[in-house]
Amino acid sequence: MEVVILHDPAAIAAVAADAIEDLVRRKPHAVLGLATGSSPLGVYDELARRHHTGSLSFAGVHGFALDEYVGLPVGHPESYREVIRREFTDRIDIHPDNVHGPDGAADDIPAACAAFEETIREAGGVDLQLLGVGTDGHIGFNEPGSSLASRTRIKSLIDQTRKDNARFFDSIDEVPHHVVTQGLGTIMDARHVVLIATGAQKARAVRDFVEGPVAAICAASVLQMHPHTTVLIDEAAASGLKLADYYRHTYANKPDWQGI
Ligand SMILES: N[C@@H]1[C@@H](O)[C@H](O)[C@@H](COP(=O)(O)O)O[C@@H]1O
Repeated sequence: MEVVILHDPAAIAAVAADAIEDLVRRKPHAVLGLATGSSPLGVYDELARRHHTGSLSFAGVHGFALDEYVGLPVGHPESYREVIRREFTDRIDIHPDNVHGPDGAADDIPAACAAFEETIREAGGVDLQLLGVGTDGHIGFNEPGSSLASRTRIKSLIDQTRKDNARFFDSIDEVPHHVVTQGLGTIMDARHVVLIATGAQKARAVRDFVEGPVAAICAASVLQMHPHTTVLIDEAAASGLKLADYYRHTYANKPDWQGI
């Protein structure tokens, strides 16, 4: 796991966008794992900017969302399908048929989750998975206690996550209790994981998943077992890390050719 501490969200967005641009130029049919929440928004803005100002094309790219609420009507503005469309895919030239997400409105949720996993496999697997992290250490919607080997499935949200996400709804009562999410095993299959966390409210989760034990109580800690994970954080999110100076030194002295 590589930890990169940067001064501001713009620098984080630029580093993540560089990794995605490099991937898409090398592999025009790359498969991107897309996250919602506020953490990846700067990356989407930067990629949309590079698309409009340069020659960066996503025409051959596939995108897979991490998760979705269960019970929101199709087209609800806060359904993750709509959020991904609005914040990212409508702003670039990716083909709408190439954007996929777990189906939270399916009659048969287990069958829809299995079909979603199959679609990822058919596309060749995720090359680069963008992630945020919840204040309780969840990734996707894998709440504490999620099996470290889990696949896409239905989950119940913890109260804290519903409170954290209530800002996107008129009231907390409108935040669904159930979601479908890629499992931790699904996320671990991605070839490169890039997790973004900023702000003091993420410091405890970052400390726990980067330097704490690998344990289901902090789902993101499973990334310690991933061969290529990059954690992009600002100073506030890094404030609980014991080895912050070591991470700074390592990043400052990386060979130029290495990238993240
Ligand atoms: N399911 C999403 C996660 O994928 C996201 O990482 C988390 C943190 O969101 P934010 O980046 O807004 O802090 O929120 C939601 O729970």
